Amino acid sequence: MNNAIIIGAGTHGQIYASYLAEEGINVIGFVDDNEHLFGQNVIGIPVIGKVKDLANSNIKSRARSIYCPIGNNTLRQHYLMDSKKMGYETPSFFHRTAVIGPDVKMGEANYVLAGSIIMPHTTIGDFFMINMSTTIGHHVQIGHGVFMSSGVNVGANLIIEDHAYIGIGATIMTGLGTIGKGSLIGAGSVVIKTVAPNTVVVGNPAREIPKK
Ligand SMILES: CC(=O)SCCNC(=O)CCNC(=O)[C@H](O)C(C)(C)COP(=O)(O)OP(=O)(O)OC[C@H]1O[C@@H](n2cnc3c(N)ncnc32)[C@H](O)[C@@H]1OP(=O)(O)O
Repeated sequence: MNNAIIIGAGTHGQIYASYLAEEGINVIGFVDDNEHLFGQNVIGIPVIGKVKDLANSNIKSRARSIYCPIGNNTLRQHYLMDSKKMGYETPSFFHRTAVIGPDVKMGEANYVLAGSIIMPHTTIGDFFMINMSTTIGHHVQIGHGVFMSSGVNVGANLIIEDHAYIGIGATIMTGLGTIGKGSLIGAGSVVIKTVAPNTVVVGNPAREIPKK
């Protein structure tokens, strides 16, 4: 049985359903806390309950694996850790066109989409998620629960701490130091120096703006 459930029936969940189907993984349903979706079909796949319903034996008996491709880093990590405690597997997904270099060390439940490239001697924690055509240089240390959107360019020799969120098309300069825990890099930004934890930076060169 290679049956899976996806947490989140939004657009990310929908694209993962398509990619998983392409690899022969049978997505039997979504779970989603939006109660308006319950009982509906999304791209032909039923929404079979809320996230807490994953604990129900009638759902557990039907699927072995959980995928949670949602952009909210802390929630993605929380849902995947809970799913694992319930006895589900939480596999990684690497699109067949992703290029993961030799000597890259990766943790669990990592998602890497089409055309993304990770160079050797980079290490990545658990619950990492990157969209298409993102490149990550060598000797980068990436923590847990980090999200990178599409077209991000990460240089080499730097640290990205847990739960950082890097917006579409951002560039992170080689050797700049640290992208702090929980920080947010705005779309298209060019980051040339260390970013403090829990801050938001935007623009070229990236500057801090107030966090909402
Ligand atoms: C395919 C996918 O993966 S989709 C998911 C990817 N998502 C993204 O890449 C989105 C990333 N989010 C952003 O870039 C957002 O603009 C944020 C989070 C950085 C800021 O959003 P908000 O907090 O709502 O800020 P707001 O829109 O009010 O802008 C505040 C100021 O920052 C500026 N600003 C906001 N974002 C950017 C940006 N990316 N680059 C340059 N300036 C920006 C605004 O122009 C504004 O400037 P002003 O005060 O001089 O007028």
